[in-house]
Amino acid sequence: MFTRQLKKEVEPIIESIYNDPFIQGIIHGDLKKEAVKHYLKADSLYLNEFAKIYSLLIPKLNDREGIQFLLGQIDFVMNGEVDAHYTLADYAGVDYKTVIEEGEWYPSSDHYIKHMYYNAYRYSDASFTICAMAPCPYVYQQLALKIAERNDLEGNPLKPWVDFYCTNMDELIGHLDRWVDEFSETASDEELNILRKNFVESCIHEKRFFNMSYNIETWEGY
Ligand SMILES: Cc1ncc(CN)c(N)n1
Repeated sequence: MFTRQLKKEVEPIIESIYNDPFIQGIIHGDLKKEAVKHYLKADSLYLNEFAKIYSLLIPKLNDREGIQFLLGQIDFVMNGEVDAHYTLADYAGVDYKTVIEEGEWYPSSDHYIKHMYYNAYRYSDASFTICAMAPCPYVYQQLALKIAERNDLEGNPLKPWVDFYCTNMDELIGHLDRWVDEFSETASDEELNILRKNFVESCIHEKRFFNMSYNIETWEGY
């Protein structure tokens, strides 16, 4: 399976994100609150765009079931994933709605968002965009499962964040994989390479997004 190969290839990237200070802060329950606030400001906007990019995929699909699925995912991104954000806002001791008002597309999130949009407008087949989007649920699920394996989260205020991404991603990832694997069966080598590059690059964007949050990256801080 093509997506299985992709996932194998990005294992070292996920391992390195796991060792970065943002995820280590989650594991130890001592992530600095400024980093959490910066993450929330960036991520609330990232998720809005993610939902809009799903909507760009709808005209690329022909099956009713796929369209229904995307509509459900738009709802999940807009109304479900916010639970994970509330966990972080509570931890940081801030009011979620107030903190996100100051959000911006900081340099690393800006780059990531535009990577997804580029693929949505450049290619008619949804698989190219899906490969750029799939690391969003996949990387978080893998990180959360790896954190949960440690079995040392009792009493950690960020445990609900980890639980959220352990449990809510399977169906989505299965759907995205099926679309890409089906397309990959008839794709040219050149197309396969673009799919692969999109997936790998988005995993790197995930790493940069966490580091952007941890380092409070802004456009002023060039
Ligand atoms: C940047 C980013 N990547 C992934 C996720 C998890 N859906 C997220 N909330 N934000």
